Amino acid sequence: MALRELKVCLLGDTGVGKSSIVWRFVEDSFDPNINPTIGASFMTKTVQYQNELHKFLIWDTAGQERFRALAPMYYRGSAAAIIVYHITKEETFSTLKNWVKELCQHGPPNTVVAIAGNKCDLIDVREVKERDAKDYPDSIHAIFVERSAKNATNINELFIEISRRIPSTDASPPSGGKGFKLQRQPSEPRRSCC
Ligand SMILES: Nc1nc2c(ncn2[C@@H]2O[C@H](COP(=O)(O)OP(=O)(O)OP(=O)(O)O)[C@@H](O)[C@H]2O)c(=O)[nH]1
Repeated sequence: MALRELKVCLLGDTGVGKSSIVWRFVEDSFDPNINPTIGASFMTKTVQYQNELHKFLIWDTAGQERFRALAPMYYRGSAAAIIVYHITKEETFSTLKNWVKELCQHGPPNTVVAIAGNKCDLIDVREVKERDAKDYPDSIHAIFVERSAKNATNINELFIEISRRIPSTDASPPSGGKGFKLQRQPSEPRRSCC
């Protein structure tokens, strides 16, 4: 079975739950006292998608402002960017639009963009309505669903959808899977925000 390595980065304000999403996906665990990320952290997980193995190389960036300038190192070369906001904090939704603009201007072409409205277990104190939030990702053809790292809601599904949006390779690599070309499927735009 062919193995593909897919670099994925997570972007978004501090405290929105980027690391928690990664931990839920990779380790199926949740830590209510998780520490803020310093610089960035890296984890991998391999999953089967159709007749391929997808090895996600996940760069979880730090949301604190003092690390902001490091982000390009992680989104460059990414097949997908997961931009996270937190449904109980309106300002984190505004910040994500800035990330999308930056990716459009400086990110790699054809990056799959996924917008994750995290902490959907906190609906009683939500500030961002799901229906209002949905218009924006729809307008840029981004993946969008609300999720909860705490309750494991829609976390695996996020990565399955990323796998689905990344076109299959025209030629399978012999093994190890590095350095082969991604082909664009014209029928399904991967990003159209620019
Ligand atoms: N209720 C709830 N809390 C969550 C959820 N996801 C994360 N948290 C909590 O939110 C806080 C911040 O989570 P992190 O995963 O560290 O957030 P981050 O975006 O990685 O933060 P930085 O590393 O500073 O960029 C922690 O206390 C988590 O336990 C969720 O889905 N629901």
